Amino acid sequence: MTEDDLDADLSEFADLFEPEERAPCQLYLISPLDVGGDFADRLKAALDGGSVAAFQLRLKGMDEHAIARAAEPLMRICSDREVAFIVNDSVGLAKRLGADGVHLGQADGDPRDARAVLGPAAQIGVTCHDSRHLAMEAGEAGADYVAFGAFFPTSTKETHHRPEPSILSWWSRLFEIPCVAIGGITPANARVLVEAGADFLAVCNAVWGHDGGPAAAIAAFEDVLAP
Ligand SMILES: Cc1ncc(COP(=O)(O)OP(=O)(O)O)c(N)n1
Ligand SMILES: Cc1nc(C(=O)O)sc1CCOP(=O)(O)O
Ligand SMILES: [Mg+2]
Repeated sequence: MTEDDLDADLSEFADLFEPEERAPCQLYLISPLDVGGDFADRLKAALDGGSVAAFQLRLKGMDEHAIARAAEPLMRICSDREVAFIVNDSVGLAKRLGADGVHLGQADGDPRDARAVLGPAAQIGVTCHDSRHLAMEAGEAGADYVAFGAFFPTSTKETHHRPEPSILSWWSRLFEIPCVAIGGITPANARVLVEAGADFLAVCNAVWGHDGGPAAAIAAFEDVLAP
């Protein structure tokens, strides 16, 4: 069965039900690759600049001890503000840090194994690219959110998938598990994703690379999220 056949079949099924009321779309901040220097102050400014639901520590090419050292002050900043602290890639590191959750790419392990290690309260997210099939598999495996992307061109990461915003509408009409939109999202292009049904917008460069600083970026997103 192709993804289009699956869509048609499940859409008929969805029409039988009233859509669930969903919480308003929220921001999910992704860290830059360098969290040294004044990054802790920039994180505080971002989180104090408006409402942010979650922060993901996304560091690459560092050993786990170095990531753990970098994580500790950032985790405190998040917990003081009741912002969920999510670790990218590594269940072991999420466990070691006592993080609120882990984000798993398709090569980062099975959500069932992550759940066994992190327990029932952990937030486990899964990258699903532009695939309805991967998202349903992630849901069945116990993911707490599914992430679709990259919706727009991005220089933060090399990407190979470009979903349409309609995948968010499809998902949110059929499933209660929240969906995250990621990839090149800015205040200028975010509205279509919010209107399509994204529960979270995951953003990196639009916040950390904003000319006016991270607080101004968060404020600009708030205008889109709560116009
Ligand atoms: C919220 C969110 N969605 C997708 C990703 C991408 O994860 P992954 O495919 O494992 O790629 P890397 O981020 O590890 O390069 C993400 N990190 N967060
Ligand atoms: C980390 C990541 N994952 C993506 C995916 O498509 O799965 S896109 C992406 C980069 C997100 O950063 P920015 O907001 O700067 O584009
Ligand atoms: Mg990964």
